Amino acid sequence: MAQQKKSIGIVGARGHTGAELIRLIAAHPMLELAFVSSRELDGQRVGEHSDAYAGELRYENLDAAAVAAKRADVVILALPNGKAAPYVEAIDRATPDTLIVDLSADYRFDKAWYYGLPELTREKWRGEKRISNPGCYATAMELSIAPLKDLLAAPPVCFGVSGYSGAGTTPSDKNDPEKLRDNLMPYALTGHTHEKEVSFQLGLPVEFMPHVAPHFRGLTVTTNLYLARPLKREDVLARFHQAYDGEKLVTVLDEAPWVSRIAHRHHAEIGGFALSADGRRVVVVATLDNLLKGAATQAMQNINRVLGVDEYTAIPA
Ligand SMILES: NC(=O)C1=CN([C@@H]2O[C@H](COP(=O)(O)OP(=O)(O)OC[C@H]3O[C@@H](n4cnc5c(N)ncnc54)[C@H](OP(=O)(O)O)[C@@H]3O)[C@@H](O)[C@H]2O)C=CC1
Ligand SMILES: CC(=O)N[C@@H](CCC(=O)OP(=O)(O)O)C(=O)O
Repeated sequence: MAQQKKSIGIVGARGHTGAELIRLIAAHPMLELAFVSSRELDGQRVGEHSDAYAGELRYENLDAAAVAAKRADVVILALPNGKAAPYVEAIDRATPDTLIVDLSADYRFDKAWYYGLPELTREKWRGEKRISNPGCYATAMELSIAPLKDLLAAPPVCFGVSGYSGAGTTPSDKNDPEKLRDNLMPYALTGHTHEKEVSFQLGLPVEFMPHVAPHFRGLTVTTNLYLARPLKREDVLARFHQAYDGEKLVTVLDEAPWVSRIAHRHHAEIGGFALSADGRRVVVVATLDNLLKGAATQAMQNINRVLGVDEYTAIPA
């Protein structure tokens, strides 16, 4: 007998990550989209905004109590930072067994929540149904640093460049195509949330300098790693191959990856591996689509895990 589908709702479904989640869920054999919330699109048909969705569902303006009253099996929170708590509290009260995946930074420092970067934390999942999805840059930084973590002589220094979809849909300089034209916009050069997130998750200080560029989607993080002892390039490559060769969504390349090649793709690419002449400094380049492996695809990996189905279900190759 076919298994019954699980109901899933998205809070903050109008946004960039919400749109990607609708697309992934529409193709998922075990998930049925039960509700999508948006204040701005209230009453409009989802099918008018997503070519991937064919049903009759409409966006609704739902507060926390209304979301909890839907009693969905899975709720994804795709809200701006700082907005998740009322939804979590209402679901905790009404249906504590509901799986919540939060895309914001709100629970990434909360040890009661599972931090879902599967390639690095898969073994740490203890059946939690409260999952914080990592930040987009943070995913690229952690994947770049983890294989050499035990050999570091100094804090990793990460130079990040994101497409402007990373800045969401609330208008700002960082998502204004006019201000970004022919431009590279530095911001939060010390103390970015993802600097704190990676430092917290890897247990070592990390330095991060983000920028936004005129392209829409995809990010690059170039990481400088000082090593406690000299390595040869083949030693570095061997560590990355060992870490990720079994992973469908992380590809290790010889060359440094290009962001133009990762847009709309679900995996991350890591390459470059340039060594200084003394073998004590290595530069690693990572790219990923901030809306996919940096957000929606990673959320789907986490949901699949909790559903007990193959982690890559409904994630295109
Ligand atoms: N963009 C990216 O690359 C990534 C984003 N994230 C995180 O995912 C989350 C969503 O990001 P993104 O999709 O880019 O954001 P968007 O700005 O594109 O969308 C935000 C969504 O939240 C809704 N919303 C905004 N303010 C409120 C509010 N006060 N109360 C209720 N709903 C609200 C909006 O809909 P409406 O106004 O119609 O209600 C919209 O659906 C953020 O926390 C972001 O940091 C994580 C990784 C990558
Ligand atoms: C270009 C741009 O502005 N990017 C966002 C990163 C988006 C993201 O993943 O951030 P959260 O940690 O808030 O989920 C930023 O730097 O805040």
